[in-house]
Amino acid sequence: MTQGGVTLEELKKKMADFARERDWDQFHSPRNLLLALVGEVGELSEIFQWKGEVPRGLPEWKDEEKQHVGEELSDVLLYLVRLSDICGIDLGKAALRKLELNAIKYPVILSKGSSKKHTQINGDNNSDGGLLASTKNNNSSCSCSSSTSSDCV
Ligand SMILES: Nc1ccn([C@H]2C[C@H](O)[C@@H](COP(=O)(O)OP(=O)(O)OP(=O)(O)O)O2)c(=O)n1
Repeated sequence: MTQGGVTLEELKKKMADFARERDWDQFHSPRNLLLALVGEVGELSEIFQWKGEVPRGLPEWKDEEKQHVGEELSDVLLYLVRLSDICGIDLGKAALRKLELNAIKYPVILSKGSSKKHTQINGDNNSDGGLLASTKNNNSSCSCSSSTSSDCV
């Protein structure tokens, strides 16, 4: 990847090495990793708990507090990357696809300056005119009308 940057692929490999060296593959099941991920989200939330709204960039926070935020964010990311790997999901690819779906769901012209859920934009349940369902349902062998591929028969 670029100078100073890191790719999801690198993190995936490092997590796989970390687990293999410790003989921890046996513990890194989908369910265990999901629970660990949720636990770390809880630890991250704890830092912000009771502080009320805080400005972007956390300007008034001490260095050690910001470092703590970085550690908990990293735990969340690392477990997410590991969970995706163990589930056989290409996270980068899935996230790029999801961004495309989001853009269809929230067209700029309807969403600019509004935090409304897509089901409330336009006052109907299908602000994209069915485009999202057909994009999600891009399994050519599927002829059902569901918007989730898991419903395909
Ligand atoms: N079975 C495990 C245990 C830990 N880790 C890695 C991934 C996380 O980045 C980090 C989590 O370690 P801890 O469970 O010790 O959690 P914390 O680092 O948050 O420490 P603490 O809970 O003491 O704050 O270590 C892992 O991959 N698999």
